[in-house]
Amino acid sequence: MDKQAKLLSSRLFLKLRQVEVVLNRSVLTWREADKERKRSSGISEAAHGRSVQVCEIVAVGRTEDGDDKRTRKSRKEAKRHSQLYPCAFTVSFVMRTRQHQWRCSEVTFHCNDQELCNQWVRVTNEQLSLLTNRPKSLLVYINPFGGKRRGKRIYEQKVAPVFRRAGISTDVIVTERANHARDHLKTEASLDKCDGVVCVGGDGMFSEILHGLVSRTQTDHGVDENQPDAELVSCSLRIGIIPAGSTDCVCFATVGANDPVTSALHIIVGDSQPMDVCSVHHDDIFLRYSVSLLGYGFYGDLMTDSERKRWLGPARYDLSGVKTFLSHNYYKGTVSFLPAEGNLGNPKDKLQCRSGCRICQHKPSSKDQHSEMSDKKEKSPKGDSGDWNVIHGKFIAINAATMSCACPRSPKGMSPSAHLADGTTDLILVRKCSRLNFFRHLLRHTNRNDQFDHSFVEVHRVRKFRFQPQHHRLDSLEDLSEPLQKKGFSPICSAQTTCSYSAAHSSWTCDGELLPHAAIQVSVQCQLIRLFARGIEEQQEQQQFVFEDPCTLWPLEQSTN
Ligand SMILES: Nc1ncnc2c1ncn2[C@@H]1O[C@H](COP(=O)(O)OP(=O)(O)OP(=O)(O)O)[C@@H](O)[C@H]1O
Repeated sequence: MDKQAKLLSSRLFLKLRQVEVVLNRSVLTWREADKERKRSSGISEAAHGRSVQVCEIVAVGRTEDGDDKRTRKSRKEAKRHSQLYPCAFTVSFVMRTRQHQWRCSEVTFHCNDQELCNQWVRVTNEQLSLLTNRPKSLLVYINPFGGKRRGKRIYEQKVAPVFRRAGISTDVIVTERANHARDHLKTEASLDKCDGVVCVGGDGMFSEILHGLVSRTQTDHGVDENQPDAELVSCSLRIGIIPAGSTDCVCFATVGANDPVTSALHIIVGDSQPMDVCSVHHDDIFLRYSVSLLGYGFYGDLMTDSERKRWLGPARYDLSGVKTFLSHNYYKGTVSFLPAEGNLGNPKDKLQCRSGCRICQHKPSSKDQHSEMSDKKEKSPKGDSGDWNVIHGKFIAINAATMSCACPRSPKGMSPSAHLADGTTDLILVRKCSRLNFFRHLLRHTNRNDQFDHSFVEVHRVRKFRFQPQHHRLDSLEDLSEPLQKKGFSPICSAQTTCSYSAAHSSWTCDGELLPHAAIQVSVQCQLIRLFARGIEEQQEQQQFVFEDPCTLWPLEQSTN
């Protein structure tokens, strides 16, 4: 770290102890002033100093009498002390606790010079005002019915007070119906007055905000979303997610925790995590956007069944999961995909996407991507099929994971090395196999074993793909040689029985919503949106922070506790 000039340096009091407090452009530090006493008492110096990065300071302000929280035991002493040093200011800052969770911590410094106190508040605030990535005004949508119906309470009790402390103004809308937030964002919301949109709810609510914001951006720029090859315009506003649903996968994958206060703090410090979005079309009709999982076959059937059991609450997913697994259906169709050439990673490389991910930073520019597509089109006389890989087969599941899809239940996720912002999606094809083998594959989503290390599973990192189910067509001779057993009106082919006609098809689940068409085209829109997040931080980053003081090197304990 470069040596930086001190902006301020003073001896102040912290809980009756004199501390030397230093502010430079990037760090605020304090340590006990009486170093000699510490050395002789054998107490490590590191235990008596702290540093906070300026970019992780939430707010600073003068402390009025009684604001300083103390224990009853120390109150008397504190009273005497505050008579001696009546002026005080409080710094609120991010403190990392366990498992990627953040808390807002506070430290109050005392002195007997009002002017000095004001100077500290003024200069620190000046540094904060230089952080232009921080939002000042937010548009907040709360789904009062998401998850355990605690969205409103979570926002009011845990999030609004921290926003207030950070001086963020908010315009709060409690939704009155499904798609209220999406429609409001699409047409009515005055977005030029805000610096970001906050979603309080689960993945379904996030999807509403995503659709509203992306559609609004395309409308404002005259882009037709129905054109599968249209280059979509990235959204300028960031989205913050306050997790308050029964599934909060997007929040978990981008922050590492499902915790409202942590998310609020990521919003306050103005984090920015770009994210890829898949656009899904059927012919020239736009269907939906997806940021996490597009699933056909197993997951499509599971979601279809669970929709019928909504009354069961979150338990419906377990029940439908077991039922779908026992049905053991497979589907015939053709998958075509455009591999992500030039991408630095691959789905099996075990390089997980983390904060500051090297692979996501190396994203192809839209110009490069565009010329890559044009090249391929030129090579192929019939449209762009020449460089596409084409696979015909019988699939138990076809999944496209645009992020790892990690969640507390599946800590590594559907595709552990998928990246948030590299312009690709991981296409996972699970071919027809025995029930036991499929069970083994599913089990690997919950443990450390490689879920792609099965002969019936293949995975490709792709920029685009298409799926065409096999409809009402006479099967190949090979299939006709199998016993002919028509399943009446049942829409599903089972692996136990064999159909002569594969009229059957599954449905696609697109981030938890069912699509009305089985034949789809999917195109990854590189870094179309940005979230108020920074990706999952490496654990060791959180443990210790050694920084270079303007004068000397202090191995200080960071704001981790
Ligand atoms: N006021 C409202 N009334 C009814 N539905 C709403 C309302 N506001 C939003 N929704 C819808 O509720 C759905 C579920 O919301 P959300 O994702 O917040 O909670 P969830 O419990 O995680 O969802 P799921 O039940 O899908 O797991 C969303 O698809 C959203 O469109």
